[in-house]
Amino acid sequence: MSSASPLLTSPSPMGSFFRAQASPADDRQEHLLAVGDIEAGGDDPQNKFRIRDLTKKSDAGVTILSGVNLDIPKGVVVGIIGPSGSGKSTLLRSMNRLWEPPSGTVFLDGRDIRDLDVLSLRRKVGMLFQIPALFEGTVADNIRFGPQLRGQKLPDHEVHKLLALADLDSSFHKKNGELSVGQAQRVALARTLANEPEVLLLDEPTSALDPISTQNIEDVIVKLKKNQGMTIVMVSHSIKQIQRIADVVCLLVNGEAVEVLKPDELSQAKHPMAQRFLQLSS
Ligand SMILES: Nc1ncnc2c1ncn2[C@@H]1O[C@H](COP(=O)(O)OP(=O)(O)OP(=O)(O)O)[C@@H](O)[C@H]1O
Repeated sequence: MSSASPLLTSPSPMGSFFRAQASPADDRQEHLLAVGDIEAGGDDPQNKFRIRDLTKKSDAGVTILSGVNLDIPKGVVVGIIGPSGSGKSTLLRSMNRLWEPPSGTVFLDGRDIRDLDVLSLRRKVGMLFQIPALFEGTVADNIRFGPQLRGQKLPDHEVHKLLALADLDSSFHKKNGELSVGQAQRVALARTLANEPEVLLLDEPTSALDPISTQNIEDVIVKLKKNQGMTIVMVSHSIKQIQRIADVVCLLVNGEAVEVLKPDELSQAKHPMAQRFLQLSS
């Protein structure tokens, strides 16, 4: 299958395989999507991540992830949506080894992430959670944390640059307790960015925030996408947010990646549970 194949919905004999295909860098909105077989996904060097047959059941035998196959090219923003308990966080956590899947493989830049040093992996693949957890000390201390672990002192001007990106210019000396949850989340994001990640995994980063703080975080994500071409995978319960930020949307249902669509084509979802979820969400 050519890499420019249109969206197909028939699963391959080896299970559903989804590929979020990058557009030319100057026009990311015009990306194409394709669904095909695993061989067609191949070893495309454009793929930042290749996820193959990720499967997990709970101790009680309940399916958490069921043969998830997903390709994520460099510079693409993938939104992950789906009902509660469909495995979104588990999928995200399996991409930086916060969770080790018993079956299946995640490749980063062509390498099985189990073969990578876990600290370097998590430096490359930064993650942000629903609730920001800052360390004691000042905002600047938090932002310097990652580089400090590697024996480097991030100079003041670099800290200021990250604070400016997160719209926190005047917060350099502020202490953890002096910040709102929204500001704390932006500090957490700036702290992650201080590690110069190549990928950001965002697990419902705005679900605990008010609408203004939510928009602030979304603005930073949009800047990272536009200015740095960062690869971003974001779990969200907000369709509106996903439509604003993502290039492609992956729908998870009962641990299965059932559809990958453009954000403005969600109404074309064919899987019955995906349709129902989208109807109730909009
Ligand atoms: N370590 C674990 N052991 C057993 N079950 C687990 C474990 N981790 C997650 N689960 C179960 O796996 C399912 C998927 O969880 P997950 O948090 O990935 O879903 P989710 O789609 O992110 O949900 P939500 O939208 O509510 O955050 C849930 O039923 C959860 O209870």
